[in-house]
Amino acid sequence: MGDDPASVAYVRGKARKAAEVGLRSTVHALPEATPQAELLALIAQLNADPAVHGVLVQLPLPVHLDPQPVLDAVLPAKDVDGLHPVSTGHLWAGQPGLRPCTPAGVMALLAFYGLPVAGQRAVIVGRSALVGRPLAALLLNANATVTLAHSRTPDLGAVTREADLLIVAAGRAHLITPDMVRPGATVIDVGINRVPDETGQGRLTGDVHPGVAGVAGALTPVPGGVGPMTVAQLLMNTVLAAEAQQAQSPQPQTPEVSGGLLR
Ligand SMILES: NC(=O)C1=CN([C@@H]2O[C@H](COP(=O)(O)OP(=O)(O)OC[C@H]3O[C@@H](n4cnc5c(N)ncnc54)[C@H](OP(=O)(O)O)[C@@H]3O)[C@@H](O)[C@H]2O)C=CC1
Ligand SMILES: Nc1nc(=O)c2c([nH]1)NC[C@@H]1CN(c3ccc(C(=O)N[C@@H](CCC(=O)O)C(=O)O)cc3)C=[N+]21
Repeated sequence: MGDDPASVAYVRGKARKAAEVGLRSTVHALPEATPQAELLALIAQLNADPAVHGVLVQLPLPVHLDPQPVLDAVLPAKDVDGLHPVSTGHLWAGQPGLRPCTPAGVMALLAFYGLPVAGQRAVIVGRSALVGRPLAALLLNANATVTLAHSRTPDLGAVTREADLLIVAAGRAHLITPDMVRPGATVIDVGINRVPDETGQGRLTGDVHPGVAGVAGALTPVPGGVGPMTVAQLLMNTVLAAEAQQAQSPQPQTPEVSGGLLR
């Protein structure tokens, strides 16, 4: 529902990639004014459909809808977004389960490039249920020392300069400037912001100022960084959920630490 630019980018990317790998996907585009009961009825119908192995409710929802009961309505076995409280509980307890796609994608990216996590000082800017919080749990499970910063953090730069591993998910274009980054640090830019450009269409840019490339040891681009990893992890979660449903095993066996994609 709605036309949030990051959400639109996600819907486009995953429909394309699902088709590419041979997963069937259906977009249910609901009018802005759809009542909550109607949305819940659709989720119940998808929960009950044996041909559907994964259900993802795009966020943000329009303001008249309360997101928590909607996310809670998704059958935990089909929770490929990893946002159901059952999935959250598994994550924080360090148990196998479906992991939120963006945090899991960040972990897979770090593993792929051989960037260390255990023993590193990780600072996350942003504490949303979608990115910051679950990423804190994954990094903690992987033995990083984790700090969560947010809009009420005084002197953000003093906190981010402590980081060996800096992950930014604030939704503020170019919030992180070169002076806020320790030389050689690994910087992961999760932000997807649409900013005005010459074409009038607007272009996508991250939460990290381009000048940080001159300071960081490694920096992910936007677009072409965490976004595609999120899509890849969603496909991975869908396969894991389908396998678990077909085996009628109670629990998808997600590999930990690597984030899932590499094993
Ligand atoms: N690449 C990808 O795959 C994905 C990208 N995104 C993008 O990542 C960004 C974050 O998304 P999401 O977590 O959903 O966003 P939310 O708006 O839900 O959360 C933003 C977080 O950043 C904090 N924040 C905002 N401004 C500042 C600031 N000036 N200084 C410090 N902290 C700040 C907020 O603090 P507080 O809690 O105090 O309000 C909040 O915790 C967005 O750009 C989004 O589009 C999101 C999901 C996936
Ligand atoms: N329930 C829910 N789960 C989410 O995980 C979720 C969500 N709602 N709402 C929106 C945000 C944002 N998000 C993106 C994922 C991938 C790209 C992506 O693939 N971006 C590409 C393509 C950009 C382009 O279109 O040019 C890139 O960055 O290179 C973008 C954004 C997931 N989110």
